[in-house]
Amino acid sequence: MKPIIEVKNYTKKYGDFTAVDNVSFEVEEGSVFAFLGPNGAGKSTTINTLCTMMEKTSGTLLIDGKDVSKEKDEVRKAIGVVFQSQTLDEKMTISENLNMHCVFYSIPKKEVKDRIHFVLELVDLLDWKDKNVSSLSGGMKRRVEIARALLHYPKVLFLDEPTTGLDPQTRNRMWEYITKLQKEKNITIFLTTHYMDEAEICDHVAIMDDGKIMVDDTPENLKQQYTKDKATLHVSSPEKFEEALTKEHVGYQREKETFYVDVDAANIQTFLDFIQPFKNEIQDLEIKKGTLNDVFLKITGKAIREETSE
Ligand SMILES: Nc1ncnc2c1ncn2[C@@H]1O[C@H](COP(=O)(O)OP(=O)(O)OP(=O)(O)O)[C@@H](O)[C@H]1O
Repeated sequence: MKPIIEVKNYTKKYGDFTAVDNVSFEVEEGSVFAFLGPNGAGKSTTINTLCTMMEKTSGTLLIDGKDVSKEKDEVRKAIGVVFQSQTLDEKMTISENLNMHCVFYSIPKKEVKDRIHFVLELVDLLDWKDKNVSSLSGGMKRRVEIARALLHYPKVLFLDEPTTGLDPQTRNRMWEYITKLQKEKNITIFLTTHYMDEAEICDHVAIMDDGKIMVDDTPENLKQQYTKDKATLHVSSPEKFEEALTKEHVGYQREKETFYVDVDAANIQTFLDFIQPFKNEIQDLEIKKGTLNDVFLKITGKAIREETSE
């Protein structure tokens, strides 16, 4: 697969302070890439440099083979960007907002109508095109912003926390549009999110901390590498069970008669053999898979900020 974003030895300093420290990563064309990290990790700095809005200190950043420092116009044609803060003109209709963007991007006049039709159809807002932006819900406004970012047919779409502040149902719908763009239009999606359930469904996840990329892999591989499955058991003979755990050097935590036991997902039989002698004393058993949240916690030592929805 061809990388559409290539970052090599990228460093960004603000004066003496190194915000991004010799970072390298690639994003595959047509994939959904989640860029995660705690506050101040260096995500915005990286995105701003990729989107040609900030100069790097050193390194090479290419989008679709174009250098973000030397071929700014070409890179801008290849990318669409949706920022966290809403930038639509509330007093204008959806069509008027999109028209203005076409002028900004010098889209030929004869193509404007068709393009607006095309992008509004993608986000299911065709019937709303003559409505004032002020009359739309938060989720609809976000969809208009996505439509606007697609007007010049970019290959890569940057979405900075596209679902923050939206209720769960609207978040789900937003994801339907995001995956549709990827699957039907082969647009590469580069997004930041604070919702781990969203990162879970991305093709690739990079976690940044203190200006460095700590890990960069598929959610599945990250979970396999950095988390353990946990079994929760209620045992009627806790002392005996604890003794066996200690003897066999099995990792666990205990709260009265409840045990949280580390399970090696690749070797579940070992765990089953271990609990076999206690089968009459185990009152309850549940095995939970490790999550991306556990990975994040393990890598950064911090819980990811969860936004409350509106
Ligand atoms: N203009 C600036 N001048 C000096 N330091 C800056 C500037 N912009 C960002 N920083 C610092 O660089 C580091 C990385 O900031 P950045 O905004 O890229 O992080 P982030 O991962 O996007 O965080 P958040 O999730 O809070 O947006 C932080 O320590 C921040 O304080």
